[in-house]
Amino acid sequence: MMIHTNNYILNIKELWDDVPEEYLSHKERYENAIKKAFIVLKVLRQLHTGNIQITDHRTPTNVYSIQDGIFRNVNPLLIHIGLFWSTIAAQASTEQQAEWLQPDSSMIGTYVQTELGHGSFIRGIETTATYDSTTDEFILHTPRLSAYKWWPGGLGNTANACLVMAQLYINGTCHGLHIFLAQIRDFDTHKPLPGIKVGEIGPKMGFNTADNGFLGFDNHRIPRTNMLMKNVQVLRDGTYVKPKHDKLTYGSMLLTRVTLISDLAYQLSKAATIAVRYSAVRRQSPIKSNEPERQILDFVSQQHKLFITIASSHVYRVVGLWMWNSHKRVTADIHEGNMGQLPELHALACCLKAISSRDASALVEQCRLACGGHGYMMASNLPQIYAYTTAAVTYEGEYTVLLLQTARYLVKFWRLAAEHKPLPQNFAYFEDYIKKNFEQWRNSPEGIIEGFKAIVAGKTKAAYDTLQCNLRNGREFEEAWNMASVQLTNASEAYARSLLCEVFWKETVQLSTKVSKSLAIVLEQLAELYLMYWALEKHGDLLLYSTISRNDIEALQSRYEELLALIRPNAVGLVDAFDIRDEVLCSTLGAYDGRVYERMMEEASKSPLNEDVVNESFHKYIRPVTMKNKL
Ligand SMILES: CCCCCCCCCCCCCCCCCCCCCCCCCC(=O)SCCNC(=O)CCNC(=O)[C@H](O)C(C)(C)COP(=O)(O)OP(=O)(O)OC[C@H]1O[C@@H](n2cnc3c(N)ncnc32)[C@H](O)[C@@H]1OP(=O)(O)O
Ligand SMILES: Cc1cc2nc3c(=O)[nH]c(=O)nc-3n(C[C@H](O)[C@H](O)[C@H](O)COP(=O)(O)OP(=O)(O)OC[C@H]3O[C@@H](n4cnc5c(N)ncnc54)[C@H](O)[C@@H]3O)c2cc1C
Repeated sequence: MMIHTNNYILNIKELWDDVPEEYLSHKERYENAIKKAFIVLKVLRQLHTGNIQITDHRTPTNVYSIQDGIFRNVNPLLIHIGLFWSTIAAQASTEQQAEWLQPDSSMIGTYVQTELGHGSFIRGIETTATYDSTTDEFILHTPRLSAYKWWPGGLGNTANACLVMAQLYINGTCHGLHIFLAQIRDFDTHKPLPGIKVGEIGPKMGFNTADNGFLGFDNHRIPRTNMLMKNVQVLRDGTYVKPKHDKLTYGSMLLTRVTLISDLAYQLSKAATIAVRYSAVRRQSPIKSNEPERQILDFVSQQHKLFITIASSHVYRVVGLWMWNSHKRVTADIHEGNMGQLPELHALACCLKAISSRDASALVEQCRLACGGHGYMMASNLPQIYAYTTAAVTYEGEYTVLLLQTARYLVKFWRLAAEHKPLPQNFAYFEDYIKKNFEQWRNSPEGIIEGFKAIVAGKTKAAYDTLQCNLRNGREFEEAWNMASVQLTNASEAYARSLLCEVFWKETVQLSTKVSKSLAIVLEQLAELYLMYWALEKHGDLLLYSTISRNDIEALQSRYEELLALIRPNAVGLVDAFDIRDEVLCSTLGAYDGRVYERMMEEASKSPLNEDVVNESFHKYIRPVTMKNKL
């Protein structure tokens, strides 16, 4: 069957709510979401098997973005589709993949790593998988309360199988963390298997339809062949065959960190669409007293809040794709046995995931604030986008923890520079900084990129010097590192910003040669705006570490304000170009037709509190008090 993705999915009536989700109970929300999840899964399976084919130019990404509107919250199968299958595809042997990756598989899975007691420090995970050579099985066990798995999406009620991260023991020797496939519920009755304690963890700030769960194992046995064995093996006699790199087991986290950058770009484009369209409709006070009230988008301070959100969405889209291509390249190398590029990819993914999630949540919140009181309404959809986005600062590697991973990488190169050893080309600027080969400041995108590199060098140097000073004062390395950790994270943050600026500018300049002249001008304005915005935000750092002067900063400020004025006429066009349908945007403030007040009133009329003219609570609680007072 040939389908048009949008029309096909939008016409499935059961996918769209009559009652807004906010009015449902926790349980009803889940049940509503799971009903929809399986309708969507069926469509995805049909796409996969070729039973249906997309006739429009879009890809599965389109299905992904449409589902954002269908669920408003989160698809309970997000981890099943996004992490469970991809981990099997990346970490299971060819034979295991042939057995498990069947399109009609009964398995609904999740990725089970975090425990009550440990999330960031995964070496501290306490769940054990002990090999029993007499039966050729692993015994999965939860030794204590802190070892209970806690958080995995879809684990609470939906999943009947999972990939478990556990400490592998063979003949009393611990070989560290490995991934195991375990069935946890009966495929037919869905009852937990003997030795499995599983449930849902309760309401959260967002992700409330994701049925995040807990899980404990009581000496639960699985076949030896259920350990994911592409990179590492346990043989029948208990022989342990080591992986080529001991962090290959962490590959799913790396991949998800990379894909998240694009997801966050998409969340930013939704928030920008809502806030910019609303700002074009909303009028509040004249600018000159004798004029009519102006669109709030005409206030330059409003443009300052919003245009950076549009630009950042483009940044993360471009950088997300750039990282995706790097990931593909490095994975191909790893298949050939070459691990050389893995540390760099990990370092980039860590700081870019950290900064993209932090930027995205701050900018979504900025968009909400830019919509005044109406942005606070759930019907604006901005609170839900914020709750979804801010979770990404924590999951898949907490912000600070990831920045500290990148800092290890920076410090290594600084050490080489300090010892005058050869550096890779992309860190040659460390040497320039040490030799005080400072370029004369240029108030241009290229100049700003150089300036940001000087900040990275200056901050890495400061952190490194502190580290060395702590060591000289007799501290052990780990303690010295902890004492320098604020400066180390600052250096990583600066590194991420310099990468974002450089990649975005270079890719935009390249893209500009391939599109119409008028489009190229707008794209370059957006890229320049991004660089100017951050140069002004970080002008203190630029003063400290580059050759910028006060006059240069004033000139940057003027150019920035000029760019706001240049972008203003295209602002609505730019968010329309994100091409997000009303059904996906789910916002009274951001719909394409601009009927903001009408939609707000229509949504308010859905409130159950408007069902009765006089709510029964009046008779029960209010009247007895107010009437008594009157007497
Ligand atoms: C969907 C529909 C689709 C439709 C289809 C269409 C699709 C189309 C899609 C299109 C749109 C896109 C949509 C996408 C949607 C996605 C949405 C997803 C939502 C997700 C929802 C939520 C998911 C949430 C899931 C989770 O949250 S799951 C849990 C995550 N948990 C963490 O992330 C723990 C963090 N902690 C650590 O990662 C470790 O703990 C620790 C800190 C590294 C220390 O690790 P440790 O072992 O202690 O290491 P150290 O000893 O410190 O050594 C450190 C040494 O190792 C090295 N190294 C550490 N790592 C690694 C590594 N990887 N690789 C290489 N090396 C590494 C390091 O360079 C250092 O090297 P050195 O400097 O020594 O040379
Ligand atoms: C919505 C959501 C969905 C999730 N889904 C899943 C899932 O599907 N599967 C799964 O396995 N897990 C999942 N998680 C868990 C998630 O991966 C962890 O919460 C995350 O990795 C952070 O770990 P933590 O909660 O233990 O935080 P902690 O590590 O306890 O962090 C608390 C604080 O301590 C600081 N800190 C910790 N270690 C250090 C350090 N070494 N140096 C400096 N500071 C440090 C952190 O910066 C932070 O400020 C999910 C979490 C959320 C919120």
